Amino acid sequence: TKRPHNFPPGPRGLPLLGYLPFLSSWDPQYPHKAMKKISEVYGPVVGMYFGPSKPIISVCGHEAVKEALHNEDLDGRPYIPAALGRTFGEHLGLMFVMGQFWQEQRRFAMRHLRDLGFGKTSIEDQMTDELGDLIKDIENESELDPERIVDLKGIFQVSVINILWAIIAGERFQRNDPKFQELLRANEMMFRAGNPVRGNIPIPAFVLKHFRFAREFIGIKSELIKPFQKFVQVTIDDHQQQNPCEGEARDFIDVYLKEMNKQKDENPSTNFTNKQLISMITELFGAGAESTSSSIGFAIIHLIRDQQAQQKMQIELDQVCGQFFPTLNHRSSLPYTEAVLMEAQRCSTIAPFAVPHSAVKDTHIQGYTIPKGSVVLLNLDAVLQDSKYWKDPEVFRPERHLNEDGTKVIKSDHFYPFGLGRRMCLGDSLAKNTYFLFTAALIKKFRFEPVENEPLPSLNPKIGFTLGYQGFKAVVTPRS
Ligand code: HEM
Repeated sequence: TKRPHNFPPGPRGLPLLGYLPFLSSWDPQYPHKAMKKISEVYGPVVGMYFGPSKPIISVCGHEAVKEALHNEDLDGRPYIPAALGRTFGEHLGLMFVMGQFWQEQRRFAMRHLRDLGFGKTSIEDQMTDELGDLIKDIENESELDPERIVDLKGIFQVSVINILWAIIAGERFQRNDPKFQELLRANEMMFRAGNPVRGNIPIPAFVLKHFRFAREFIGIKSELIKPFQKFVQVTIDDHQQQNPCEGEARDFIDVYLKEMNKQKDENPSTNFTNKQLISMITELFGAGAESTSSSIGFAIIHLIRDQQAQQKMQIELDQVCGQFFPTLNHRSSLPYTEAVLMEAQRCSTIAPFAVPHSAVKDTHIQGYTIPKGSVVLLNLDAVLQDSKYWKDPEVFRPERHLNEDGTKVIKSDHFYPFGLGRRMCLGDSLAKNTYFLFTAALIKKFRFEPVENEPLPSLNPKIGFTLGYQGFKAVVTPRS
């Protein structure tokens, strides 16, 4: 492929296939690590091709990533067939849409999700209830085993999703409801099958239609979304029957149905449709269930591996909260706890490439030309592990986020696990509150220790569209 003038430097690959077949030679398992190693050779902005005409730009250093996240010409999203497969084959939802449609739907969702509880203390009671149930479950499991060994695989998801579901649909799931367990499993399988790098390979639609291996290679698992969509439709129908347009909206579905009804009369080309509502909800469910529970899981793993940090956190929690569970009001008086949470997010990035961006017109990063239509992979993992800003980046050291006497958290401008700019995570406030309340309460309530004669819980993430933790067991003892 002939590279455009001033295209970023990068490896060349084969005439028709581009560089993709060689990526795994840099790191066989993790594409974000492969891209980082390529950057060490070519610089922070690397240009490659996947296929004959698909420019892929990989951006690694903090300066370059920050510049790109604030460049509105890079606020597009690439065409990813696996993502489209989850939204009826149409450009719907929030994550993979762009332009005016995205702005309108994102603004609406943000405003109302905030009013309904995102980032608000009004949802704290709900969080505490869910947490109470989770703690009971862990206590029961711990009591049942003579050695107090508890399997912590996937255990946080139900509680996390119930908080989000209260805001979206005004309901909660029973922890052991088999239908719900099935939805969670399907959701996890979709996330694990997804791939933010391979997902961009331009495979023609007819090949995808006829060849299952091609679909699987780029992470399409459309069959898993169907039961989800059906379940959401039934929930919407239930809401419709209760006449949501009269009286006060109870939840996001009510708010959206009200808007749909209003626009139906006023605006014949409205974007507020039933399919869009289903797409948004399935996306929020997916984003919410996986990422927040993975963050809690990784934090617990780090604290099992670093018993000293766990004890320090427990001492702080005991001193500040006494015999009570931590609340959002305690947060600013818990600098060490906050530092632990930040450090776990820094060491174990959930969204190592953010969500892939694309160039909506010809533009620049660090002076290089980025042609319109390029896929832009912004390596948040490389920012959070950038040795220019983080000394010994691979070491888990909460103190690095604290001032010298440990009394204040240092807010650094190179810590942004939720991204930056207009495409920044839409659920960050809900995620931060849930992550804090759950992790802090679990550590206050229990001591988590490694299982004797077994390897320590792994920090190697499970690959997928986002990164998840490997299932693990721990000795969990209630603290008096
Ligand atoms: C610890 C948990 C989470 C992390 C680390 C995280 C991180 C991210 C990141 C890095 C992005 C991409 C930003 C970009 O493309 O530049 C993103 C996007 C997004 N996140 Fe999150 N997220 C988390 C939790 C959540 C939750 C709880 C929700 C919703 C309930 C959510 C909904 C979304 C949505 C809808 C987008 C797409 C926004 C857009 O394209 O405009 N996330 N998230």
